Amino acid sequence: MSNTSRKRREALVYHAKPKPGKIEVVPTKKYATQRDLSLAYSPGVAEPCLEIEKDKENAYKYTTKGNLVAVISNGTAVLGLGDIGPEASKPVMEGKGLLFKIFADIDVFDIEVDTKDVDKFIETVKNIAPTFGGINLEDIKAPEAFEIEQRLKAELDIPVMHDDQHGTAIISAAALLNALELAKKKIEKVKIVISGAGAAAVSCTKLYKAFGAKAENIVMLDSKGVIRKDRDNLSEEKAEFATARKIDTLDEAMKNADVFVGLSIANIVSPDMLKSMAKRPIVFAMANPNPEIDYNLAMDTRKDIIMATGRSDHPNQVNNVLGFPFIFRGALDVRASKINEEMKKAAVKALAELAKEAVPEQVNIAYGETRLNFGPDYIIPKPFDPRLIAKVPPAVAKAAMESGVARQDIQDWEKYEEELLERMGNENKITRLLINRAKTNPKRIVFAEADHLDVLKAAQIVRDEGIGFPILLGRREVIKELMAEIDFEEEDVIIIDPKSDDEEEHRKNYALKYWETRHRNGVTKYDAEKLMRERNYFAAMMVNEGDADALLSGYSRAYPTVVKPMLELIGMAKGVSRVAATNVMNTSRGPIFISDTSINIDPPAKDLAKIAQMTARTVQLFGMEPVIAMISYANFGSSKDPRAKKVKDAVSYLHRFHPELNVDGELQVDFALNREMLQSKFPFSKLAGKKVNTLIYPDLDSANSTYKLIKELNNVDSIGPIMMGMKKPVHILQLGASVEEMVNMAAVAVVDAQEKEKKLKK
Ligand SMILES: NC(=O)C1=CN([C@@H]2O[C@H](COP(=O)(O)OP(=O)(O)OC[C@H]3O[C@@H](n4cnc5c(N)ncnc54)[C@H](OP(=O)(O)O)[C@@H]3O)[C@@H](O)[C@H]2O)C=CC1
Ligand SMILES: CC(=O)C(=O)O
Ligand SMILES: [Mg+2]
Repeated sequence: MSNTSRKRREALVYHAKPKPGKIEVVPTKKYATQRDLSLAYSPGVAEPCLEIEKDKENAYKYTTKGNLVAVISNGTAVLGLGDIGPEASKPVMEGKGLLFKIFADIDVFDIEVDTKDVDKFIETVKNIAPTFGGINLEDIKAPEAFEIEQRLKAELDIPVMHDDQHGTAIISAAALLNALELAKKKIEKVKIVISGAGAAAVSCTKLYKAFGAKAENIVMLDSKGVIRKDRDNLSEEKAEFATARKIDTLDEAMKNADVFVGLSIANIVSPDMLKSMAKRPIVFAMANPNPEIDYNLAMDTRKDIIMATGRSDHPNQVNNVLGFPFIFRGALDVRASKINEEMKKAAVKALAELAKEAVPEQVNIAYGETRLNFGPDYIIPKPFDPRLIAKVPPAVAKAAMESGVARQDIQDWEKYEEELLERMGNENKITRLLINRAKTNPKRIVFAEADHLDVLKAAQIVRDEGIGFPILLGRREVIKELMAEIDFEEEDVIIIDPKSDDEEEHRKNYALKYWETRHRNGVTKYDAEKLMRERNYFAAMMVNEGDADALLSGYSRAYPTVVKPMLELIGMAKGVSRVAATNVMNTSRGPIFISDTSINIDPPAKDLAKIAQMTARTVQLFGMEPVIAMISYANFGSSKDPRAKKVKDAVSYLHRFHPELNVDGELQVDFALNREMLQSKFPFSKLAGKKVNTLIYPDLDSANSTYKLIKELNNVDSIGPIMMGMKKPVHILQLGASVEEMVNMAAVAVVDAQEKEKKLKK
């Protein structure tokens, strides 16, 4: 199967499984009892209805209106795919819904309208507008898009924005201002070619003009060529940008141009055209999914280029995803009646300035970069930059207030910023971070139980995503048969059957090494050779002898049966007195580390302190600062029972020997996780006012049960158990781990191998 068809299949499976589509509706109120239901629905529901009848503004108080945006399309200009119809546009609209949610915690109903008639479309949107706090028009073709947006803006009192026009304009203007600064060119002087004269192109060009670009320096092209003043039947929007120059083609327009902006279709710019541009050319090829010129081709053609595309797989993604979530967030939070020029300009400035600030380590890790820095490859922030939510919405909200379109003021900006950051606790940031870090330096991972379909599926993803190079251990025929079933090609993959004759040499070698370390423990050479037929022993010896970098096992066996040989063969790292395991839970309040989830049954106080220290180092590996609560059933000396005392002693030890650690306790878990409660009852605590992200439990019973409880009840993703303190990167899966969990664990194993390698080099 070719790479392209694999990617196609992957995209289709992603959308189809496990449930069709990408978003769902989740109740936000309790609904367990008859009483709950009588409040949620009849008779209780009548009360808010009557309040809203008295005053429509009360809809913001009693319903989701204030946080609900409609993403509406008629499917006439879907990405660069053209007029593919309303049904076919739905995956894109659901996708926008997903982006609104993950980047700005805004809920979305996607609505696909089956009409190309402007009046009917407007009527539909107006009729459903009471449901929403804002309207995001999407992928509607020009010129209809202009009229639709203008009329809806005039007739509705909630923010209406055609994202392809203004979202794109805002992002590309921010990127353009920064690119011009880097190229040392002035916007008033540069010659600009705009390919496309549709919704996005016209709106972008208008905004560039608002920032100083001169109409006489602009050449715009549509499907018929250069838009000249002497062309017949030009729409009002196109006429604004018609040029007096006597040129007809893109070729001609590109000569000596400083800036090319593509909002048209794929592959219409040639290398020769790029060569004919002025020095230090700026090229934004933003057609989706494929740009006007391929990124690599452009980069190979001109070394002095500043290049951007709309895609996420190259540097400088100029895509409206950086805009619409944050612009609507700011507009909704002050109940703006519209999104006006002032708000758009404020967003441009906030984005452009953010790109010049030092990039947090989390962003570097998330994008697998060593150091992102303002420069030709980084002219605009990355969509996963956690600062966007704290910078752009306040700028937009402030501009709305200052320009008189806000119906609700924000007084305390610091508090607002905090609330914005709190909103973004729940997402897969940490998983992304982990996987990207692994991809920076993939390692050889032994999958010790590769003759299981799910293990192979995980190994396939690990190989395809570039997380690592799988070494598959197990019965060769079974592995091959299963690989064929999932079109898993053998490229970059090694298959080893530890029991086969082919491996006799390896077995003998490993057995000898093993025997040399264990012959005083009653192990004979014969025993050692026999053991090496066992996959976990063989795999562990591979890692020990440097034939593999990391090991993953435990999918099909109980945890202790795998831990034992690993401890025996691989052992603990230098200076470590015990191993432990932590699990990261992707909870709605952000990632939470829980230890020890898998190994130490009832660790004494000093060991508990060691577990806390090791977990702190693991938390740092994920780019976070550990804030650790030592959990008990008691709070700060409220019980004299030895179990509570043990935790207290562990805390004293940590305070004495590791004052640099943000750790305190003993604490009940609710106080640990509830900042207000902790602050009000225990203001003296080292954790007061801080957001705890690490929970160290006093024993295995409580830690293991807690993480599994969270996982099962809240359907929360968990990464782990992450083994801490081993000499080599060995990680043991939970029995029956899912494919996703195995992929994450493979990434953990790779990152662990990278860290251990770094330590060795020091
Ligand atoms: N990166 C980003 O964030 C965004 C990218 N886009 C991309 O921009 C493109 C246009 O979107 P949108 O404005 O919404 O769509 P529209 O349908 O409104 O506009 C498309 C424009 O492209 C023009 N066009 C078609 N073929 C050519 C050609 N060979 N040379 C020059 N122009 C041509 C059309 O010309 P004519 O007027 O003659 O029909 C039309 O003006 C799409 O590829 C879309 O994915 C859009 C929004 C955001
Ligand atoms: C990004 C986007 O909205 C588009 O390509 O249409
Ligand atoms: Mg679009």
